[in-house]
Amino acid sequence: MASLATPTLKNPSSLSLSSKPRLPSVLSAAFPNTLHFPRSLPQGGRRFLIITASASSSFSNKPTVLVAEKLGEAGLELLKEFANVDCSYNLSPEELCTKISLCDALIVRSGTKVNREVFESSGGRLKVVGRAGVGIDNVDLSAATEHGCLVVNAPTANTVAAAEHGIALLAAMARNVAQADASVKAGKWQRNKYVGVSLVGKTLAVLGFGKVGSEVARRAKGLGMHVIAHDPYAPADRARAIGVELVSFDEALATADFISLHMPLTPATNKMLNDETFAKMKKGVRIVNVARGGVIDEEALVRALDDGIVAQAALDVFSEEPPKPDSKLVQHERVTVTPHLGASTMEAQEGVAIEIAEAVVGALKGELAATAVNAPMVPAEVLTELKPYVELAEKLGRLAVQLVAGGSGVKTVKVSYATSRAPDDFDTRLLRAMITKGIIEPISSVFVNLVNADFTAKQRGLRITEERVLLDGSPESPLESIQVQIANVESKFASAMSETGEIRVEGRVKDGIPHLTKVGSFEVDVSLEGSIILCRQVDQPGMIGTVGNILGEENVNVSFMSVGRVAPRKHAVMAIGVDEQPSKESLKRIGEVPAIEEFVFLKL
Ligand SMILES: NC(=O)C1=CN([C@@H]2O[C@H](COP(=O)(O)OP(=O)(O)OC[C@H]3O[C@@H](n4cnc5c(N)ncnc54)[C@H](O)[C@@H]3O)[C@@H](O)[C@H]2O)C=CC1
Ligand SMILES: O=C(O)C(=O)COP(=O)(O)O
Repeated sequence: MASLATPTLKNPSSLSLSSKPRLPSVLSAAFPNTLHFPRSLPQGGRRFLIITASASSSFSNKPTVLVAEKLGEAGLELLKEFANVDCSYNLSPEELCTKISLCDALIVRSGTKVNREVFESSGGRLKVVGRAGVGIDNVDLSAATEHGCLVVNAPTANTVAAAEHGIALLAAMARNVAQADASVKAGKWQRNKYVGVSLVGKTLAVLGFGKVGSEVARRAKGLGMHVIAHDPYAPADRARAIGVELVSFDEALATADFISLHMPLTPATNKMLNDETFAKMKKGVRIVNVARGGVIDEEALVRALDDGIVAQAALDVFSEEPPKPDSKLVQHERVTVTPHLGASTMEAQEGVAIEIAEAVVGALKGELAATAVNAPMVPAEVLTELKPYVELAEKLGRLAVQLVAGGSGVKTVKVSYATSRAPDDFDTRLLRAMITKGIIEPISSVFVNLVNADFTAKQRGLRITEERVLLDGSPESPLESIQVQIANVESKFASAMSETGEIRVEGRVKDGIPHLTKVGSFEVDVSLEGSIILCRQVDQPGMIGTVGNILGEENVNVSFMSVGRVAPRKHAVMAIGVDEQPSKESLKRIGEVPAIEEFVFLKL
């Protein structure tokens, strides 16, 4: 259902917001607290920013970014324009955990383990982890998601550097460059010992045909190699365009003279090369690994080298970094090693630093980074278009849950989107997250954002089903209306129940402002700003004036009133928008008006 299709913004002026102060970015709603601190601290809550005396007094209201590994200057400059930047390299895990509670963002490379403990130690302050590079296997994504922390990476800036290093290792291995260099420096001259093998005409199997893999393939073809690739997810047309044949894993293993690894480390790729797979390889194969050490069973590789299955290996990465100095693999004569240098060129490091700094600053501003790893990537144009609907979605969730009578658990929520957009032109993930936020936050101390919405809903046993009601007409705006229904509960405002027994609220966006348009089976029309009083009354003249007077007496400003009735002089629901919260006394007086049968005060 979810798609990332990018609808065009047909009428930007219709998206103008009301004059009421609002969060500066639509995603501030998705990422509460970003640049809006300090918020009040709920008891036992772990979600709010706590600025210590030192952080707040010396650094004003800027967020703090901890840069835990060396980052290029250009990136640091970008960060400093926006945040307090603490460059603390070589922190122990304990030091990292101590510092993290004072940081809004953390930037790392591959050398820092950002594990669950780090997120737990952050006390809810950490909003974004930026991985200045590609592989995010050193970041516990589940823990990040559970803590509502966005993880972004820098996926493109080091591609060429990694590919070039792969090619450098390939050539150096084939010609024994490292071993011969050490030998000459040791005073020897062993021309016969270091006779190499040629690359031209040999078959190279690229395993993992993504960004780095395809750049390696392109370069290897330039060296006159026959290149094949295995990647279960790679598009065939990309391979064809480079002149590479996509083959099965077993075929790649069986036919390759050289194998170059370029897949990410995941549970599925962990120890992909092991005793069993080495046994399927051509005897005398040569292996390059610029991906991650963990994709190879390193003990099995030592056995394969000793058995002559693998003639040589060139490794930039290791399952443990740095590897033990006495590691058999590192010390093996036919193994060439480098200390995880794939991304380490001046150019790549500057590029990565800028890429990650922009992503982290964007995320701290409440924008969604295009390189989000644990959240849907919503294109900027879609965000702009959805902005008022995002607000509508959250407020409908907030209203619906406040209508539930105390004690009844909210477990089943049904959301209907009325739209004339085709299913693949309408992405509901952001709206679903905001409805979830609206429902969960008023009844718990958990904070919900786009990152953790689905997780939090699942954890609380909240089942949200979505349906799309397809309308005729031109898809000028993305949505006509959103309806939120909560099933299997009782309501403290009986009129909010639909004919089918659910609490039902419906809203739409009018002139860029979210409006409540239906409660139960009553049509109303009140803008979703400030707070709302809903009253069911016997429809008769003078009701608006009576209630308006009570509110006016204590200077509560009424922003909107609307009456929805089933039939003249029968029951009606009056929706009153108020800017201030009325006192208990005024609410009591409203309840005592004889024609009012029930009423409820709802905070937005
Ligand atoms: N040594 C270094 O300094 C560097 C290492 N890397 C490593 O290289 C990896 C690849 O980087 P990119 O090409 O930028 O990522 P990418 O995401 O563009 O490509 C990874 C490819 O691996 C494929 N893949 C996933 N599972 C696979 C499997 N079981 N078998 C075969 N292919 C599989 C994916 O479909 C994807 O096409 C990174 O995850 C990172 O670990 C990246 C940059 C520098
Ligand atoms: O980008 C990657 O995946 C890398 O492996 C580069 O790691 P590094 O940033 O050099 O520690």
